[in-house]
Amino acid sequence: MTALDVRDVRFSYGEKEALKSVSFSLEPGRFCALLGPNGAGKSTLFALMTRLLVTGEGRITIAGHDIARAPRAALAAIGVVFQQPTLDLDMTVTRNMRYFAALHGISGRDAQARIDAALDRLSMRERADEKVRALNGGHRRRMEIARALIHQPRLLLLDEPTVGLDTASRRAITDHVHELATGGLTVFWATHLVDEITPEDEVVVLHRGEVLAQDSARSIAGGQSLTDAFMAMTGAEA
Ligand SMILES: Nc1ncnc2c1ncn2[C@@H]1O[C@H](COP(=O)(O)OP(=O)(O)OP(=O)(O)O)[C@@H](O)[C@H]1O
Repeated sequence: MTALDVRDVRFSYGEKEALKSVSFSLEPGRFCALLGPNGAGKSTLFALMTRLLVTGEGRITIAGHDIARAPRAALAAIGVVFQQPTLDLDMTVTRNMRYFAALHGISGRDAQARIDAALDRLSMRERADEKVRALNGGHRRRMEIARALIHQPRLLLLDEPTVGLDTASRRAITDHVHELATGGLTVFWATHLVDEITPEDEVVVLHRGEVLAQDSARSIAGGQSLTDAFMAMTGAEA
């Protein structure tokens, strides 16, 4: 079963056509980058996949569930890290995560076991009792990623999660998230930064609301650097 299938999806903001018949699909257990310059339509696509926006044109299926027909099952299968942080700064890491677990109907020992496991996956366990306000930007982001894993989603969506971070934090998060894409978890990472992508990664190139390519980064690069290939395709600076 595909982790994500997007078929002929269109979306307009009034006169502005943001997505023009977008189609692609992702296999389970893969890391895939959604690569596109500013304004390509990445956030619009994420909003449709999380039902912040709806469209009557096209179909989005997550782990076999059509998001229009079975929204509850589809949304239960995704974990999301939005561009803007959504943490309570005055709560500890654990309390933030417990609150989120409760929203998914997970409590007690089960919640604690899942929180510990998710923090371990992001190397954040030793921060569990600190207030979020005391964490640096990179650790806050790692915590948000850990939080998005508590309910064991099949698809993890991250919308430009390294915006505003320094180089070392960016690298740490990029490495961690690449390691998450194993077994049943597919990672879909929106970015306009080519250096966050490794040659083995799958890449969907989005430009002005259209998918220009879907392949491994190595194949898309085609013997040149991915930056050069991306710039040649989109005219954008990477
Ligand atoms: N609320 C809105 N009203 C009108 N146009 C919008 C709105 N939101 C986005 N757009 C337009 O839709 C297009 C796609 O925007 P979107 O934010 O999805 O792109 P993006 O790839 O996420 O860009 P960025 O990297 O800058 O976030 C752009 O042309 C943008 O100007």
